[in-house]
Amino acid sequence: MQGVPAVSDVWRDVRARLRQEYGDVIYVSEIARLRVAEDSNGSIQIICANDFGRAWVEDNLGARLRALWTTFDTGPRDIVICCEGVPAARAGVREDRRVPASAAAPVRPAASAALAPAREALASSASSAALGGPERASRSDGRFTFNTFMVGSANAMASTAAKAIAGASAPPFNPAFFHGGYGVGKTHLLNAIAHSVSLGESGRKVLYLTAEEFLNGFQSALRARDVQPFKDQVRTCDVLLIDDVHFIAGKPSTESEFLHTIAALIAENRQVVLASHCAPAELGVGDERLRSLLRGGFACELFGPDLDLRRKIVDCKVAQARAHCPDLDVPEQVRDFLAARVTSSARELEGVLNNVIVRTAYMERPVTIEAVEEVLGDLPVKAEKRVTVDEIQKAVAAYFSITSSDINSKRRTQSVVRPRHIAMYLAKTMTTRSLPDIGRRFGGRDHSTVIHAVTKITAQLGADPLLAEDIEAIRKRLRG
Ligand SMILES: Nc1ncnc2c1ncn2[C@@H]1O[C@H](COP(=O)(O)OP(=O)(O)OP(=O)(O)O)[C@@H](O)[C@H]1O
Repeated sequence: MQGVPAVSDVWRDVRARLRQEYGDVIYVSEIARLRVAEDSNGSIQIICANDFGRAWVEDNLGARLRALWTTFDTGPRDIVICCEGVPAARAGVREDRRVPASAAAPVRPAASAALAPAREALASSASSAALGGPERASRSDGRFTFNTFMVGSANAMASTAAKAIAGASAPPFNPAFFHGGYGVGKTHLLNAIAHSVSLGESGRKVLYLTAEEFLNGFQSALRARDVQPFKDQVRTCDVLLIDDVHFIAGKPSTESEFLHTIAALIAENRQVVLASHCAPAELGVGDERLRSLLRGGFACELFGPDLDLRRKIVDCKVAQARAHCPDLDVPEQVRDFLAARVTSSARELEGVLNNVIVRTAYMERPVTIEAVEEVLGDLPVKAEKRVTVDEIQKAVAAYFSITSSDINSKRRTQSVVRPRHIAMYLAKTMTTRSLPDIGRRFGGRDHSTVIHAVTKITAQLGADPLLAEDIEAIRKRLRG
C-alpha cells in the first residue's frame, strides 16, 4: 500500500511540472522563490514574498497549481496562497479553493502563465465523461482581449484575421490556423476571439479547448463508453477554438475524432480556429484527410515581437500590473531598456517585467535600469542577434532586387521608395538608433522623413497582409 507523500515531495513534483509547462523564465523568476508550509489542519500554504507577488501567483498560477497538487497528493487539500508574515485570512485568500479531482485532468504543455485564470473556469467545470456544462463554452478573462493584444508587423495579419473571425456572422475562412513559436500570443489571440464572440449580440456559442483537453475529454468519453455527450458538446458550438493542436498530431484515434469534429463543424458553416507551434504542413499529422483539411484552410504565422511591439507590450503589461499595484512607476527609459534587452517572446518579456516589479516592491526600491540588469543577470533570458542599419539596408535591397545605393539615393520611383520605407521601418523597430541617426544613415535624410516612412508602413501593415509577410521574411533573414 502506498503511504501519504510528504508535502516537500508533492511540492517538488508540482514545481517540476509547473517548470515544464510555464518555462524557465517564469520558473526562475516566480515559482522557484515560493515557499511551502503545511498548517495544523492540513492546509497547504504557498508563501509569496509580498502582496504583489501573491496577487500575481493567485491570478496566473493558482488554478493550475491547485489542480497539480491534487494530482500528486493523495486527495484534495485547501491550498492557500499567502504573503510572507501575513496570516492567510488577512491576505485576502479565498477559503473555498478546494479543487475537485476532475480539475486535475487537463494538462497544458508550455502553458501561458498569464492565461491560467481563464483556464480555471474551464477546469472547474470539467466532468469525467464529457467536457462539462455549457458554461464552459465561454471564456472571458478581461485581460486577454483584443484591447490588450498589442499589434505590430509580427502579428498584424494574425490580429486582423482574428478580428475578422470574431466580428463575422459567417466564417470568413475555415479552418483558421494560427501558428508560431513559444509565447508569441497565439493563446492570447484565441482567447480574444472567444471573449469577443461571447460578448457579442449574435448569441453564437463559443468553445475554447486545448488539444490536450480535447484528447482527455474524448478518452474519458471512450472509457465511459458514452461518446455522445462529448460529441454533442463539441459539435454544437458556433465557434470552436482548439489550442496547441500539435499535441493531437500522431495520435491516430484522436486525429480521427478531431477530423470528424472539424469537418462536421465546417460542413455546417460553423467557425473552427486552431493554433499550434508549427504550420499545418509541418504538423506530422498521420491522417491524409486531416492533413488536407488543415492545409486547405487559412494559415497565418505569428512571429517574435520586434522592438516596437515589445515596447507596446511593456506599456500594456505595466498598465495591467497597476491594477494590483496602483503606485507602480516604471519610467520610460526602463521600459525602453526592457524592450531592447528581452527579445525572445512576449512571455519572457512579461516574466522579466514581473520579476523586476516584485523585487523592487519587496525591497522598497524604485524601478530602475540597474534593477532590470540585476534580474536579467539571474534569469536564463536569450539575447537577440543585434543587427545594424547597414545590414538592414542590404537585406531589404536583396529582397527587392535593388541595391543599398538605390535605397540611399534620391530616386523616387515606387520600386525604390517602398523598399526604402520598409528599411527605415525595420531600422526603427530592430535597432535602438534614434530617428535623426537613422535619417543620416539613409543618404543624409531628415528625421521627419523617417517618421513619415515609419508611420506609413505601420498604418499599412494591418490592412496589407503581403506587406506583413515581406517584412517578416526580411526580419527572418536578418536574424539568420
Ligand atoms: N501582442 C501581444 N500583446 C500583449 N501581450 C502579449 C502579446 N503577445 C503575447 N502576449 C502575452 O505573452 C504571454 C504569452 O502569450 P501566449 O500564451 O498567448 O503565447 P502562445 O503563442 O500561446 O505560446 P505557447 O505556444 O508557448 O503557449 C501572455 O501573457 C500574453 O498575454
